[in-house]
Amino acid sequence: MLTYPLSGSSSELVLNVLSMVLSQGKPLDRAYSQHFSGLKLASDEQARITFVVGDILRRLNLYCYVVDIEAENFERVGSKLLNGWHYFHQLDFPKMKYSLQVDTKELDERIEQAKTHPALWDGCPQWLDDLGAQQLGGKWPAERSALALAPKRFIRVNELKCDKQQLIARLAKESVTAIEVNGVESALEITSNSALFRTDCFKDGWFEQQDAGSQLVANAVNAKPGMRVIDACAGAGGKTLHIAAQMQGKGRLLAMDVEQWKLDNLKTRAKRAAAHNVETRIIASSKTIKRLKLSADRVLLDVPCSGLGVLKRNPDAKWRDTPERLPVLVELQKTILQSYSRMVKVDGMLIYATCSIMPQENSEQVARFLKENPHFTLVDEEHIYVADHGFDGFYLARMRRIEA
Ligand SMILES: C[S@@+](CC[C@H](N)C(=O)[O-])C[C@H]1O[C@@H](n2cnc3c(N)ncnc32)[C@H](O)[C@@H]1O
Repeated sequence: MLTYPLSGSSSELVLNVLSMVLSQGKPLDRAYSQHFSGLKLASDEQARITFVVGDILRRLNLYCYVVDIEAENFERVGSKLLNGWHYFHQLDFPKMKYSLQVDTKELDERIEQAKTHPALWDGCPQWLDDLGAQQLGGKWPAERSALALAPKRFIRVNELKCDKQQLIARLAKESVTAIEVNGVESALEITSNSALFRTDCFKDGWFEQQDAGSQLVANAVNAKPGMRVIDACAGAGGKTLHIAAQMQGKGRLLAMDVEQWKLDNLKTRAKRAAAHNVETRIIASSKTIKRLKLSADRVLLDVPCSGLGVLKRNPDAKWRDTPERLPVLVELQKTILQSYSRMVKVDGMLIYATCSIMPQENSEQVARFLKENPHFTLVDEEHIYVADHGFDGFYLARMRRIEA
């Protein structure tokens, strides 16, 4: 949280980043890289800017309601929103060059009105509130509130390079403070505002930035040195690199995806992390999968999903997504599960994971698969709820192939 208002130049940056997201429909990470690259901001100031942008996007409809504007008009009225945000958080107004003023009496009235609408207060669009209530029932309000909070910063220690105590000590020398995380052995929580990617520890591959909930996925894979493991939706390799560390560089780890640029990115990260047993392979057609039939001790399917468990980290998605996307994703997940499960060998494990909290993508998907595929049996499943852990929301299920 901020204890004093943004400077004029930081306010400008916040408005520019938000404008790129809200008026031009660009993803938040792209807006950050465009506006931050080459700026050499002090890490504290960068943290303050990202906090304000993140918080505004997490509760955009609330702040728009309070200052009585439409997000579509952000380009013209963004300064009013930023003034309103400061007032809402009991901060003085920032000193911007050009700025639309707010009527504080009106703001007080609208804040009181907003308090009577819990979904608005939690920054939740109507379609998402309807979906969450329908899918999660009584569990939804707590999840909805938890998704409106700022995410904590977690890293994963790369055990191919160092151990946790060595990492904590080296980070401290670079003015980064980190504490251990209850229940997730490989994770550290960063409690300072430091710019992690500028540290030598990062450049030397001693850690990866990865949410603690996400680290539980590779833990469920529980790969051992010498195994044959396939990460079939590997993307840029967040989970692959974690699995490589579990395998201590021994055995075969095949990272696959349908996007070559992600696999290229993965290769760069694997090199930095000294994850030498990772091989990448593009999925060009169903033949790529067929050739690997009954070949793997472990197959991880970290499938494309709605990402509704990671909205605190990707708050811009709330305002870009539509409910129509979900059934399309559910169908794709079903196809991937059915087809890619063929790669698991007898007695091997299939691990299905999403960064969603919605049963439709999770336990319902797995239940249907098991019904149609009695040669697999459920070992266990885990629901990582945002409100329970403070981590991102994930789901994972472990299934064993009992016959060919
Ligand atoms: C949730 S993301 C994976 C994130 C990644 N495992 C990580 O930890 O960083 C899902 C991935 O599935 C990929 N994907 C989409 N359709 C696919 C398909 N039919 N087969 C395999 N991967 C697919 C996407 O390109 C995306 O990288």
